[in-house]
Amino acid sequence: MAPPRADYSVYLVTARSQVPAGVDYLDALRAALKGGVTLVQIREKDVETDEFLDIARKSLEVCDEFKVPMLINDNLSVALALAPHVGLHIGQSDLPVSQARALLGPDRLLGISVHSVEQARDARTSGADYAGVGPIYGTQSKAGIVDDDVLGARQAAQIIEALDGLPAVLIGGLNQQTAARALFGASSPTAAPAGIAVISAIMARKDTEVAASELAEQVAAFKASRAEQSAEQLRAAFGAGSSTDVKALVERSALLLSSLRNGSPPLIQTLTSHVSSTLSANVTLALGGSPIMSAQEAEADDLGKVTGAVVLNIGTIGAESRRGMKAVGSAANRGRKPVVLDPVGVGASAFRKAAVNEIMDHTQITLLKGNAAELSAIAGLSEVTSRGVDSGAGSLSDPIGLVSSLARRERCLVLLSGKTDYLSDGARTLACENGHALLGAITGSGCALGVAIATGLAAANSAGEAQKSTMVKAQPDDLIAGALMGLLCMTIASELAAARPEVRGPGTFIAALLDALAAMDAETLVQHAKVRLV
Ligand SMILES: Nc1ncnc2c1ncn2[C@@H]1O[C@H](COP(=O)(O)OP(=O)(O)OP(=O)(O)O)[C@@H](O)[C@H]1O
Ligand SMILES: Cc1ncsc1CCO
Repeated sequence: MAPPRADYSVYLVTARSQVPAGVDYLDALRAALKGGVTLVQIREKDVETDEFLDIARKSLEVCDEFKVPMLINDNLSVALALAPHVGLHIGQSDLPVSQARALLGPDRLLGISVHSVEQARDARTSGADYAGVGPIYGTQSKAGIVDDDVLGARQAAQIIEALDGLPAVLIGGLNQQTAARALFGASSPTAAPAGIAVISAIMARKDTEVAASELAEQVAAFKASRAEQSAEQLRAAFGAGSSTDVKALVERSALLLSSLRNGSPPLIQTLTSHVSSTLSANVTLALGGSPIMSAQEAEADDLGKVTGAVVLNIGTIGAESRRGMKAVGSAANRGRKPVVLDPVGVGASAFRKAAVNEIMDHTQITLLKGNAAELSAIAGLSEVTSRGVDSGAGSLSDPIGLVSSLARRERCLVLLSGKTDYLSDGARTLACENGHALLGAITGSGCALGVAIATGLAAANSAGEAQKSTMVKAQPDDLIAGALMGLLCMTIASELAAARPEVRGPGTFIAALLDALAAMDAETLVQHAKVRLV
């Protein structure tokens, strides 16, 4: 394992073309270094060697003032022409790292771009000091389809593990909005990125120093939280709490219902299908939350400051709501608010699959909820296939294995809905037998369940202190109890509603369901809950 030879925290790649009009490039570089940039790479694509050398020399004077290492992109002769402490960064199609190392000697910093696990395995013994891993995120094309070569934070985690200790810098689409999720998502219990590389997030801003310091703060917070976690805690599945006392968890969920009813209603921001929007908003209200159904990217940051939890439901997702989901999810992560993902019909089309992948790469999900077909599709199983947005009678041979492995893989709670609902945090799995078949006879009951769960998670989160290892405030036992609260309210209310004499079918059932939800209290919840540890 190569020792780190530099501080890779905030790695600036320069681009003179991005500096705003009226701002001098060298002034911008100086401000960026003042703000906390720890490493600088000079990238000049379409210039003659003389000009490259000239700009590199001037940049080096500024970097030397701050004692921050500088590297040259791609051009060995420029690097060699400069002082012996100037390094080189090369891509996969440039000269081999071993040759570059031989020509540069042992002392100059040398980096390589890596885009796959295979390249990562080669890089670790190549003589490079670090690897640039990316592109983590890309730019969306007009059709709303993500670039094919974008890795995403979760795939980057596998590459970083394969680097086996060689420092990794994340690069591609990183900025003040995306950095926190990228760092967390690209980490695993045994490996984490050493920093982030940015271009426009610093170079294109007029307040260069502020831009750099915002990023430096985010990286420092990430590193501090990892340093504070014991190896044991990092190995433990996300959210793995201590309690396996089901009775206590159910009682905890009943308490959360009472606190929800007695406190000020949390704002539940739901991005959902036009099919289930009204039912979901009414379910939120009946439980004691305050619904807002907005998928607008433009108001994501403002709403993110006041929401209690968010729901990302892809039921009728389009280009606009897809952008909205990225922005809302990212704002929720930054504010440590719970995020429920409802990947409606994800197995039905490549478009839905890509949208879900994109959401999960941009947002750390708190709870992933789906029926058998949806969760099978996400897990990559072909056991239950999907022909639409409703589950039908999908049966899985190993539902417990599915939810617990998905929970560990995605570091979130997972709820598999159906006749029996399974809720897992990767370490514990609960089975819930409550619910009535009439729920399956109305459209959007699964969507409304997601919203009920988000309301429960909001109640749990408002009681919590910031957790270091995760992207919500609630403690693990509270989080699972919050999810259980939403699930039990919905399923028990469906039983009580179906038993009403006036209920004769799906239509009358919807009205009675809302009434039963509004009347639900802690005592009823505890009395009717049919939950066991499996
Ligand atoms: N046969 C059943 N018996 C009891 N409860 C059921 C039954 N079918 C569904 N449910 C309940 O209905 C709720 C929604 O789950 P379901 O799996 O039907 O969602 P879905 O397929 O995503 O629905 P939709 O697409 O209509 O929103 C769950 O809480 C589940 O417990
Ligand atoms: C019917 C339907 N179509 C897209 S979303 C939805 C609601 C069930 O999820």
